[in-house]
Amino acid sequence: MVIKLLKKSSKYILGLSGGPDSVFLFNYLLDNGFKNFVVCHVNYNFRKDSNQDLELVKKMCKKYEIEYFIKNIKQDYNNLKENFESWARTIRYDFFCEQFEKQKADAILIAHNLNDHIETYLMQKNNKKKVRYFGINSESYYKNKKILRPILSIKKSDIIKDLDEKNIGYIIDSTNSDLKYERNKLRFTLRENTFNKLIKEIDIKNEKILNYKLKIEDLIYSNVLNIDKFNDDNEWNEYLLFSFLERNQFSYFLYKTKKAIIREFLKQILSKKKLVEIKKGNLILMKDYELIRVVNSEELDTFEIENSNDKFFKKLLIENNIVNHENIVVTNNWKKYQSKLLVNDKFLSKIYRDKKINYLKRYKNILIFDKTKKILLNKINI
Ligand SMILES: Nc1ncnc2c1ncn2[C@@H]1O[C@H](COP(=O)(O)OP(=O)(O)OP(=O)(O)O)[C@@H](O)[C@H]1O
Repeated sequence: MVIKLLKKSSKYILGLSGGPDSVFLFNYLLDNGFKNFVVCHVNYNFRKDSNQDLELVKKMCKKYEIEYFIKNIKQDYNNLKENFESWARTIRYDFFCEQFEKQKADAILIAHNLNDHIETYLMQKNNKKKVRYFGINSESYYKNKKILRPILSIKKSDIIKDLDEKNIGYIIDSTNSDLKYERNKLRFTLRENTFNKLIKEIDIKNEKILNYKLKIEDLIYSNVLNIDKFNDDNEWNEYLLFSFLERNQFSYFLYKTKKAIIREFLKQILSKKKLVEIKKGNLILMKDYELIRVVNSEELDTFEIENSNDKFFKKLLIENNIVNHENIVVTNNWKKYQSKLLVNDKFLSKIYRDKKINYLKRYKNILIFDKTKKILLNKINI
């Protein structure tokens, strides 16, 4: 696995924490003739014993003449607003990226193992959130920099066994046994003899996502999606709608909410209704006959002006040769007036319906009429 992902001609940044996984990877690299790497270590000073980790990292690097860089964090942890784990991750990855630039490296190496992969998958399953990849990917990007995880297929027990057999020292993180973290709770109940079954499950799911991804590239264009792209496969429908929304400013909202919200959207969109408007913040997911689109709620704001001195109002009347300003209403509120207003002796609603005028167009149409006669006085887009 290590050999497959890595190239002898490439330069790497290795995140070495001093824990068994990254110590294993460090030795694995050297044993397999990969010497073109530098080590990065972040000393968070979070635990009382964190200097031990730092000393081990220094000792290992000095022994094998590997260049190392340390980031020493001085932070008052009582005042930390975010969750420590995700804060620490950002600090760590940004530091790796900084060295990546300085060293003109090709990739960052992270020592996630098979247990981490499985744990991540099980957590994703528990959280029921829509994901782009199940488990951990052996190759990913952070701020456009390549991250490789060379020992992702190796079990924790094999790592420990190898280190113990070779008498290689490592540090056990004392916060890892802290059951307050969801991952640590899960880790406690994880059984390695279930891994093969779970790996197969993960692979099938990821393959499915990959197929969907390839299909989706051709389907999603601009900010409109045709309803005929949905089919009987619920999973596909959810994936398609999720991807579409993700590309149309909904990301923030989607990552925050549970998968069920996508199901709820789908139910409405795939219903018989010709018009669906779902408002989230300042965005509206709109089903407009056979098109799905995302619009800014401002675009669908309605207005109604009557007998006004307003410049816009006056201009419109002049443009439409309307001399008498009395009782004149200017509005885009088609929902309110379509079945009251007459256009060439037919109700506007009938014209809209017969011509299947899309709803966005209806919002854009400005209606000018005499309040008493209810006859449309201007030409509209139909
Ligand atoms: N303090 C550190 N200094 C350098 N590298 C580190 C440090 N902590 C973690 N790493 C790197 O990240 C790997 C994963 O660490 P760990 O499992 O603690 O993090 P995680 O929160 O599960 O995942 P992530 O790396 O995405 O944050 C380690 O094996 C090591 O390569």
